[in-house]
Amino acid sequence: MADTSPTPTVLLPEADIARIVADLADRIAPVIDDDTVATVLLTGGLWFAADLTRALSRVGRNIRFDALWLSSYGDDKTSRGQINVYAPFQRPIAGRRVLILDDVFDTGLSLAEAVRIAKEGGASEVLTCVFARKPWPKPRAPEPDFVGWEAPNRFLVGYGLDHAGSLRGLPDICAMD
Ligand SMILES: O=P(O)(O)OC[C@H]1O[C@H](OP(=O)(O)OP(=O)(O)O)[C@H](O)[C@@H]1O
Ligand SMILES: Nc1nc2[nH]cnc2c(=O)[nH]1
Repeated sequence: MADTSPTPTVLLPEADIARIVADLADRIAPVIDDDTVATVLLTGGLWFAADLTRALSRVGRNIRFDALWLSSYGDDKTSRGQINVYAPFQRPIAGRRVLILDDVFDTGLSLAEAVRIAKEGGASEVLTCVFARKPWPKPRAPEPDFVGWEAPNRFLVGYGLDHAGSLRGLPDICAMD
């Protein structure tokens, strides 16, 4: 079948991504400890979470790790407005600080649902960090505590961000619209 998809245009090369991740680790390390539970939002947050946890280790923070599997876009380019929860935390988080990690913040619904689940699980504090934040006409609640990159209002692929399940492994962040 012929591929009629547009060609990805590089917006943020991998070297810039690496610098941004290292800067995030420097900012986050002082406000967490090694008992903090880094929590990746699967699937897209996987690449960023792998990089950030290793960047934190380089600055002396070796934190716990867990995952929440959420999805609201499926193969679409716009949010369905409802979050499906495919997998919960693996370990109890009661009384622990949780640091939620995701690739992109757009409508804010996915992060809000993750925060709700972490609080419901009894987390003592919930911090949030996204690699990229999309512009939005009005404030979304809650805004992330840490943001790596202010992205343009375009459909992003690469570094975990998919186009109907493909292109997550692109090392750069690209626009595909
Ligand atoms: O702020 P929002 O509008 O909620 O969008 C952000 C979410 O969208 C993507 O997830 P998606 O639902 O596409 O699942 P995926 O992680 O499997 O790509 C992305 O990984 C974020 O989790
Ligand atoms: N792949 C992808 N997923 C998203 N989820 C929310 N915004 C985006 C985006 O720009 N690209």
